[in-house]
Amino acid sequence: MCTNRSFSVGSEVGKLRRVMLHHPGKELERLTIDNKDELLFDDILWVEEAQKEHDAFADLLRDNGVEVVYFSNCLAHVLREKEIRSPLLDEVLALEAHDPLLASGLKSVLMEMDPASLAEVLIAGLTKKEAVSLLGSCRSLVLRSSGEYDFFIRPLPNLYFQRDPYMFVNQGVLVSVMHYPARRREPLYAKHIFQHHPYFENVQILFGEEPRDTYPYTIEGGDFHVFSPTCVAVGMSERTASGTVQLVGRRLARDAGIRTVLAVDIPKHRACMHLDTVFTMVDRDAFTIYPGVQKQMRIWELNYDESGDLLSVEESSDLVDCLRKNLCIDRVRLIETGGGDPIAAARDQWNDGTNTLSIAPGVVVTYRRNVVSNGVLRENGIKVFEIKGAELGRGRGGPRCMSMPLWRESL
Ligand SMILES: NC(=O)NCCC[C@H](N)C(=O)O
Repeated sequence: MCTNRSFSVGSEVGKLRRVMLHHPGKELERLTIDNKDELLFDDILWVEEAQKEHDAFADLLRDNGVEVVYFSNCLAHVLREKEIRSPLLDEVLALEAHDPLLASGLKSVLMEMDPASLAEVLIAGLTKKEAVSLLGSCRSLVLRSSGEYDFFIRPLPNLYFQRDPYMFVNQGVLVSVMHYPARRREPLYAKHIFQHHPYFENVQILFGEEPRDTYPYTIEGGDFHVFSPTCVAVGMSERTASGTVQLVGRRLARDAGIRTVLAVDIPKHRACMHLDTVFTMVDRDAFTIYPGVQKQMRIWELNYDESGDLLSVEESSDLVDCLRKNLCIDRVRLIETGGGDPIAAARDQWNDGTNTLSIAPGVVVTYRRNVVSNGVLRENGIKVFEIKGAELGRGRGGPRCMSMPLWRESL
């Protein structure tokens, strides 16, 4: 645990100093061919290999001066306090729709667990077989009627995609509202961490605490891009509802210094589930973009005053002009994945070739498998660090999806 509590994210490309990751664990061992679709995976992962790939990712970041904070350690820390643990367990168990006998039985045993083991259960889930070994039997109909390997607490295999359940911007954080049930518990843990962990005491929660900040007002971090301390982009995607944009925009303007929100409409299907699967910033003036969706993107510029009032909403006819104006730069370079070959572009996009994590201006981390797109980035002067993602990528997310910046140096 670090002592310096700087949290500040005012760009996509400023030198990365601190990041949140989740080291994938037992939750990945829960994936089967029958549940993988509902759990938003395309395949069954080789878990040990995925863990090695993830360790190599974390090591690369550390070697480049980035401090890595692990989500599960933060969760275990807040679970030490019974006054935090109790309401959190109530919320978790309520989402599983158990009968009161089972819910109270499970809560009693979970209240007694050590914090690290409980954090693991809350992430990896709990089968009936495991539950029975902890609590024995009781007169619960859910317990008696369920199968040995049914989940009493469902696993969260997507937690290693730390980009999505919350978003840091300037000195605040937005807690996401996830589109699919498989991920709805992730922001719940994040909220408890930001509310109660002393490490985050100076971070203001900008979204996620008010009554309306719930489903169906969805927003996921893969759709959220901090272009500057005053300008963000929000993808309107399969996962982020257009109705959430102004709800969030007002708070960002009033409480976090944002003046412009660029709302970017993208096709709504799994291949481009979030804006960052088709478009990421790689340098002060450069973005990588999947050409297959560029023509379908529509972009609106929302301007706010400091009290959160919306001053204007204008559709922009040109992506480059819009970026140039709002980032206050003379030129914008769009670097197309696939190097002009639509087949290579589509293949690389599916394997997260566009999902780059910038660790400094013009320096990115990508998956090694995206040979063509990595080459195009290098031809455009971008320094590319590659990680192996043969297993991690089967969850459909790349280096940006797997990381949440907590602190970037100002540009
Ligand atoms: N920002 C991202 O695009 N995150 C990737 C999330 C992948 C995960 N399996 C999901 O479907 O939510």
